[in-house]
Amino acid sequence: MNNVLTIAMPKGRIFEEAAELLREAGYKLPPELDDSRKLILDIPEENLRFFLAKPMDVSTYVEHGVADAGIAGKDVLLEEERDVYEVLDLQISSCYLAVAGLPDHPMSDVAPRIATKYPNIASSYFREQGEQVEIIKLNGSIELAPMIGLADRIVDIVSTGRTLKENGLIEYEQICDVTSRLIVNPVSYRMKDLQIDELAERLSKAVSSRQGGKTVG
Ligand SMILES: Nc1ncnc2c1ncn2[C@@H]1O[C@H](COP(=O)(O)OP(=O)(O)OP(=O)(O)O)[C@@H](O)[C@H]1O
Ligand SMILES: O=P(O)(O)OC[C@H]1O[C@H](OP(=O)(O)OP(=O)(O)O)[C@H](O)[C@@H]1O
Repeated sequence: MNNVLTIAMPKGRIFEEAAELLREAGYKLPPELDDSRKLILDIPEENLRFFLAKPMDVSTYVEHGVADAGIAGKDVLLEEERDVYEVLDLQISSCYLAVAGLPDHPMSDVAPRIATKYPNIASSYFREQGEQVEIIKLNGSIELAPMIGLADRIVDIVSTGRTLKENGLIEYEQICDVTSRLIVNPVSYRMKDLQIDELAERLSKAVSSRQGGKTVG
């Protein structure tokens, strides 16, 4: 395949929403794509190659230039601070980052413990609040930490609020909104400008038509 554009796609919840958006943008993605176990998927008719990656790793592939573009949550971009261009807010996988914990549980005075998948975001958030905290990095089921006495607070994603509610936790502060973004490798942006512009433009039209025609950027 000549001039193939490689796109790192996150496996899991973003994948479905991203594939739907690409289809709305007119890309003919075969139905097999949705439940394939393959990690590299070629779509020769569209000159596209997809890498199926862990959501946290997408920006790594794009920064290293093995993928020209990728789709990543704003949470991952804030946490990883990779050298990539963020070119479009796709308005999918919408959620927010928040500080949560047990109700009526004040933070310890001395180095309160914060459990999170996002150690960099959590550290800078509490630093900006002027609080010295101890960060405990976990990889999932973050809500367990305050329930079993591992942490005073968590910094985690909230979407419907169901996980917090069903585990008896409350939200203390909201940190920032999160949606998925189209990201691009800076060198690819120069070398494959026409293809990348076309991808961004088609996706942007699909996003704005979902919003009743409003322009998005
Ligand atoms: N509950 C949610 N609702 C909506 N979007 C979410 C939710 N949780 C996470 N996201 C967004 O989706 C992205 C991927 O989340 P996902 O849970 O699929 O990844 P992960 O936890 O890294 O993967 P895995 O569960 O395979 O370890 C996150 O980076 C975030 O942007
Ligand atoms: O507000 P809600 O709609 O309940 O969604 C929030 C939950 O979703 C994510 O977890 P995920 O399902 O990815 O599981 P894990 O991070 O614990 O693996 C996030 O870490 C929260 O636990």
